[in-house]
Amino acid sequence: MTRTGLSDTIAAIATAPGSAGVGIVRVSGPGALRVADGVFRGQRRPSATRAGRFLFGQLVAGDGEVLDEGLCLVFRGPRSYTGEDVAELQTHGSPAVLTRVLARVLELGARPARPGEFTLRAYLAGRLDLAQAEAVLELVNAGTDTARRQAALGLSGALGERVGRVAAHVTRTLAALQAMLDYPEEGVPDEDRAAPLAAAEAELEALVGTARAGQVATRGARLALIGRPNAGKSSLLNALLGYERSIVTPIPGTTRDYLEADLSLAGVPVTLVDTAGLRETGDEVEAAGVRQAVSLAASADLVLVLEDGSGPREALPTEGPEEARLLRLRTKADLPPAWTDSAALSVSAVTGQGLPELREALQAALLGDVARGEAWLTTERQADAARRALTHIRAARRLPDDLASYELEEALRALADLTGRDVQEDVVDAVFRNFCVGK
Ligand SMILES: Nc1nc2c(c(=O)[nH]1)N(C=O)[C@@H](CNc1ccc(C(=O)N[C@@H](CCC(=O)O)C(=O)O)cc1)CN2
Ligand SMILES: Nc1nc2c(ncn2[C@@H]2O[C@H](COP(=O)(O)OP(=O)(O)OP(=O)(O)O)[C@@H](O)[C@H]2O)c(=O)[nH]1
Ligand SMILES: [Mg+2]
Repeated sequence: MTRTGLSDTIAAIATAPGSAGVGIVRVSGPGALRVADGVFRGQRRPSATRAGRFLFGQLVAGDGEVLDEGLCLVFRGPRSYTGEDVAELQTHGSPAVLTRVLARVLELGARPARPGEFTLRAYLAGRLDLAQAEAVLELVNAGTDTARRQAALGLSGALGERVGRVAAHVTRTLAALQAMLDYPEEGVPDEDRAAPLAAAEAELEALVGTARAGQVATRGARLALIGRPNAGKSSLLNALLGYERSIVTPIPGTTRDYLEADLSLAGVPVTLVDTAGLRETGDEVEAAGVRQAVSLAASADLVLVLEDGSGPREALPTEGPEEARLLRLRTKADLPPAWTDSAALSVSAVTGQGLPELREALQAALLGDVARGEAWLTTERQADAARRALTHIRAARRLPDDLASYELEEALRALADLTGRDVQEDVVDAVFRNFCVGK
């Protein structure tokens, strides 16, 4: 479906719904400037204007009614976002105006753009690779500065460069292996075979190690707070949020239904989930809440297990999550301690003691120690391709020279998939399905 209709001229409102200072109707394709001629009336016709200029004038309906005054920006392919002729009609940011301007543009022969179709055309014109197109989507959706930074790095091609460095090592090894097959008596010096492959593996391992941080930074993370009744889960949620979101009482079993609240933690969008205290109970409603808590913990990215530090330590009635997803907290650190455990972080929701350390521990657990200034893998598609490449490179390092070539060629193919050159149409479709109309 994506490859069809490329000769069409497409149009959409490119700005967000609602009132704003300015609004844009974007038109792209072979007929874009002719369509603009039909709706825009100024000193010059858009189709008679040099590329890169803007015109001031009026936007007019089919019956001659003036809809608004505005600008028309003229781009001529291939020097445009899509690589095609593009006209941007910039009006006052009124949904009423934009709807009428778009209607007129469609009347003049453009068809409504599908989600992501402008960026798809940029991809098909070779102006962006698939990883860059994914970065465009992430930039549009970035809710935090960390997400924005990673998306901007991706869009700049920094991820492609990182992948290119790995591919260069692999290509160099392949060339050396080929030379060895052609001139077996010469032998392959280590610096042409073992060394580049070791470098490729190390760089790829570092890249694969960014996948979790990349996913967390762009899609956010869910943090479940679990523990026995009265452990202080709701109090800690409120303390982290900075406002009273969840009901706190001295009565065990206060929270029954789970409750979610969003916050930004070190630039990561985080959803905190407060849950019912875990205990055996005859109360049907509470028991349902406990079951819910267990399943919320199972699906969370990270689980904070809270234990009251001021009373006797009791094991949880359920099995906790695996260690990698778990952070242990000793709560009520402002009270005299009844037990200690160096594996648990001491916090007090009342005095705020331990909260800065908790925020740091959360950041470390979510982002790891990946370098902030480098490009990360931000989608599961990218991470999958990188892991496949790594598997092939590791296999190549174990195999004799004559068999290693095959693995290295597979590794190169996986690296090409990562940046998205020559990928299957359904992969491309899957990427662009997530876009909004007008992007
Ligand atoms: N009004 C408006 N703002 C926007 C966009 C847009 O399309 N319209 N963008 C899009 O979403 C982003 C900017 N991205 C763009 C990327 C390339 C070209 C472009 O026309 N490139 C040509 C010409 C370069 C030049 O004149 O120097 C080229 O690269 O050949 C335009 C926008 C963000 N802001
Ligand atoms: N001194 C002190 N008391 C705390 C602290 N955190 C919670 N409490 C008290 O402990 C009691 C229970 O707190 P909650 O936050 O409701 O505990 P919970 O884990 O949400 O309990 P359930 O919803 O019943 O599972 C309340 O009386 C709180 O005021 C703390 O850090 N210090
Ligand atoms: Mg509670």
